[in-house]
Formats: sequence, C-alpha cells, structure tokens
Amino acid sequence: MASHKSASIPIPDENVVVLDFGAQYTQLIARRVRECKVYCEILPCETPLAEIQKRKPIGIIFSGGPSSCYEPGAPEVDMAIYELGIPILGICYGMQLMSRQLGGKVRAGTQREYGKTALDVTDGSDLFKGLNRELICWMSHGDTVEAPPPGFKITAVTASTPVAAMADTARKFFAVQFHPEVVHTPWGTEIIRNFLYEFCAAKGEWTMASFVREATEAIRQQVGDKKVVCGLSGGVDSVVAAALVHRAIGDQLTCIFVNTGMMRKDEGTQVRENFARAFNINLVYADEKSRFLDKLKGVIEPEQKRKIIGNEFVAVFDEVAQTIEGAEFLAQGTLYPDVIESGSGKAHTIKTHHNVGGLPEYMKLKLVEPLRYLFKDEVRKVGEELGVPTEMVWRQPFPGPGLGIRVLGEVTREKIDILREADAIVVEEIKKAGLYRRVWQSFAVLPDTKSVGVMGDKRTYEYPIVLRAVSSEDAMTADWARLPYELLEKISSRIVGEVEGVNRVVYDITSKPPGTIEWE
Ligand SMILES: Nc1ncnc2c1ncn2[C@@H]1O[C@H](COP(=O)(O)OP(=O)(O)OP(=O)(O)O)[C@@H](O)[C@H]1O
Ligand SMILES: O=c1[nH]c(=O)c2[nH+]cn([C@@H]3O[C@H](COP(=O)(O)O)[C@@H](O)[C@H]3O)c2[nH]1
Ligand SMILES: NC(=O)CC[C@H](N)C(=O)O
Ligand SMILES: [Mg+2]
Repeated sequence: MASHKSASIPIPDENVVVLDFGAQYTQLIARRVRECKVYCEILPCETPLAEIQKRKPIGIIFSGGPSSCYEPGAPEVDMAIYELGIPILGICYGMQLMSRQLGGKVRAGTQREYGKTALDVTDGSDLFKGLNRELICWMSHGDTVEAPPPGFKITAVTASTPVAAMADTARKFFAVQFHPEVVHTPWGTEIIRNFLYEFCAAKGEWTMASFVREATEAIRQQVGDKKVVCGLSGGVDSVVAAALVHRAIGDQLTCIFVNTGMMRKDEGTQVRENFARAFNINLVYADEKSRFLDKLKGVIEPEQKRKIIGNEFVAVFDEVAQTIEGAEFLAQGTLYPDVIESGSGKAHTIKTHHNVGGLPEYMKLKLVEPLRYLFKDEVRKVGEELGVPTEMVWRQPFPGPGLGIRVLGEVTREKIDILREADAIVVEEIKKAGLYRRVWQSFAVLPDTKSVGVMGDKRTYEYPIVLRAVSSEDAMTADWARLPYELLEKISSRIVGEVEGVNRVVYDITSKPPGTIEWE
C-alpha cells in the first residue's frame, strides 16, 4: 500500500484533545464532546506533549483503559502536562493515572464494579453542578483510588468505591471513576458539558456550518486547478463527500457510479436520477456487472470476496480517472470510525473495508477525504447543510460489496436475483411501517442452504431468507431491533409468497458483539 496523504482540515481554535489509553469506546468520548459543540480529536496516549500543545486545546481528557496504573509498563503521561494550566478530566483509568501521578493512592479493589451503579454526589459544586445528589452511573473497573492526591477533594462515592469522583478546582483537574460517555450514565453528557463550559471556557463554536466553510476552503487549497474523481455509491458518506467537493471546486469533479451487479433493486437508476436531480455534477455510470460477477466465480471465502470486489472498484476508478485529463485526486467518504478502527494497529481485523488502508501502489491518485474526522450523524448534518435530498441523507448504510456479501457462499446471478427481490420487500415494508429511519439497517440475507417446506400441498426444497434489522449508534455495537410481530409476519408471508425460490423466513436475534451486522 502506498501512503497517500489526504487533505487536512485545519484544527478549529476551540478544540479538546482526548488521550487514548486503549479504552473500548474512546470514540464515544469524542462524540459527547462534539455534541456539546466543541471540536474534539483522539490522540494516542504516547503523543508527545509538544504535539498536544501545538493544538492549543481548551481541555484535555484522559480516557479509560485496560491497564492498571501501578503495574510496570502501564501507560503514563508526561508530568509536564499538569503544568500547562489546561483543565484535565480523567475517566476511569484516566482518573487512576492522575491520582497516582499527582501523589494519591491507587490499589487493586477487592470488589469489581461493573454495570449500573448508584452514585452519591457529596459535593455538587463543580462537575455535578445542576445535577441530583443521587445518580445512576455506569462502572467498569477493578482498581480503586483509595486516597486522592493532595489538593483534591472527594466529590462522589458509591457503596464500594470511596473515591468515585474527585476534583482540584483550583488547578481545574477533575476525575470520575465511572464512564460519563456511555448512554448508561444518563446524565453523562451534562458532566462533560460542565467540564467544557464551566472550566474550559468553551463557547460552542463547532457547528456543521463552520465545518462546511473550513472544509470547502481546505479542498480548494489541496486541489488547486486539478481534477478530482469520486466513487459515488448513493450512500450517505460518498454523496455528502461529493456534494462538499462539488461546492468547493464545481466542475473539476467527476463522480463514478459503479454497477457491480450486486446492487439492490432499481438502485442504479435511482442513484442516477436522484443525484442528477439534486446536483449538477458530472456523473460517469460504469456498468461492470459481468466483470465483478466473473471475478467472483467459485469464490466462497468472505474475506476473499471482499478483497476481489475492493480491487475491482479501485481498478474501475483508475480506468475512468485515466480518461479524464488532469485527474490527480480521488475523493472518498472515509469517516472517523474507519480511521480510528484501522489506525490503532492493536485491534483485530474483523472485516476488510475496501476504502480504508490506502490504495494500491500502481494508483497515482492522491486522496481527498473531507469527512475523515466526522461521525456518521455529523455527516448527515453536513448533508442537510449542503441541501442533499432527505432520502439520501437518511439512507441506511449499504456496504460497498453490496449483495455480494449477503449471498453467503458462492455468488451467482440466480442467488443475487432472489436476494434482491426479498430485500426490496424488506425495505418496502420497513418504510411502510415508518421504521426506516429508526432502525440503523434492515435487510435480507440469503444463506447457502435449503430446507423443506410445503406449499399448495406440494413439497418444496428451497432457500430460506434471513431477516436482519438492528439498532445502532455507529455500527460499532448493535442490538437486534424488536420489530413488531405483525410486521415480521407481513414480511415473511410476502417474501415466501412473492419470491420464487424461497420457502422460509427466519429472524436474526443476535446483537453485535458477539455477532456482526453483516453475515460475511
Ligand atoms: N457502487 C459504487 N460505485 C462507486 N463507488 C462506490 C460504490 N460502492 C461503494 N463505493 C465507494 O466506496 C466507499 C465506501 O462505501 P460505504 O458503503 O462505506 O460508503 P457509502 O456508500 O458512501 O455510505 P453508506 O455507508 O451510507 O452506504 C464509498 O464512499 C464510495 O466511494
Ligand atoms: O463499505 C463497506 N464495505 C464493507 O466491506 C463492509 N462490511 C460491512 N460494512 C458495513 O459496516 C457496518 C459494520 O458491519 P459489520 O458489523 O458487519 O462489521 C455495517 O453498517 C455494514 O453494513 C461495510 N461497508
Ligand atoms: N475501564 C477502565 O478504564 C478500567 C481501568 C483499570 N484497568 C481498572 O480495572 O480499574
Ligand atoms: Mg455504501
């Protein structure tokens, strides 16, 4: 892979740095801060102090993490960070580390606290301002701060944790043993807001309008008078990326929609029509149905399928780019979670997503990735800001490999056709029930197996369809959607009745983890 550098949007003046000590959901901290209208980025905990200072953050947050701060080799921060005069909020491991570094006492607790826990606020003057004295919080720790460092007061306790929150108001150091960033701490965002607005002097300058202004300027700077191509799927990320790049450089942009033969019903036509209606952007329609399906012949292994599809995408983009004089850039709708997930180097690769991790060496295009630091809900807001049609902004995510990874096992035209019809019924019924925006994704999967049924007194031996519908905030975790029985019944009877080759419908009731959203 070549290292393709992408456009960097300047860091807003008002920003917060989250130092990541390896917590599971560090990105939730960043989300909460941004919900309070303050820009926030996550940096690895080993980031040099000079690097942090360069950003002039108004506050620093230490995340949780799996280590125990008293063990040799546990991650630490440069002691000088406590001399910067910047307010600090420590969360879980972050609190334990702060305690230890500043002279408090941390030990392995005798009782682990995990899950919902009652919290008694003993001092409601700073972080807990405006909140009740008795609160519910979400805990996940084995270590405990036994005594806070000099200068700190205890501000909250629980039944088994003597220091559940502490503060040194004079130095503006705060810490909580629980996790304010998770939804199970119902007023967690209030705590973060208090930190930002009471102690970091936040003004709340991070808005989507300001983002659009700055991103547009940055794209102009990066691209100059050259041309840009953009893979456009009709999905939220690529449509918004295209709209943003178009706002910046107009006709220098050409979008490429690839029909892989594994699209949903009428998708090719819909994307072209909706897109043409909404924007006046050059669009190349690449009909590559046979090319993709030929390459997939006999391939069963999911990762191999993904790689083949990903490579073909890139090859098509490259071919089209070569027909456009002066095309030097490829715009992509890469999002912050993609960057975080592929950047850490610690996490396992569960699935290869073709748009992350760079482009093959032979491709000389440079990347333009204006959404690189945004979460999906923010991208949707940017889309609205740019006047992208509602049905595109609120389209459910659809993976690049499309139906190819929802037909389990070998992909054939016949199986794709069956799945496409079943999927169309799912989408139609979910929309009719008014649930399309409420569920994160809802779709059909075609397993590589058959079962016996009886229809019109005749024995059948046909495919089942798996129905999958999940709720989620960012696809990192998900729960199966509790769809009404009547809706499940309607979908099931329509699929079996209308889709030839299917005689059974089952509902997937697995959350993520341990399942994933897609089956391959
Ligand atoms: N059929 C397609 N034609 C052209 N480009 C595509 C196609 N499918 C995917 N891509 C490219 O791959 C990228 C990754 O796809 P991905 O599904 O993650 O994003 P998206 O389709 O833009 O949004 P969403 O996640 O909401 O579906 C897209 O941003 C787009 O650039
Ligand atoms: O563009 C994509 N290319 C892919 O290869 C891919 N695989 C999964 N997805 C989407 O990512 C989210 C998480 O999916 P999983 O829980 O199945 O890993 C869900 O929203 C999936 O639909 C993909 N998107
Ligand atoms: N979630 C965390 O940050 C845990 C911190 C530390 N590893 C503990 O068990 O207490
Ligand atoms: Mg998509």
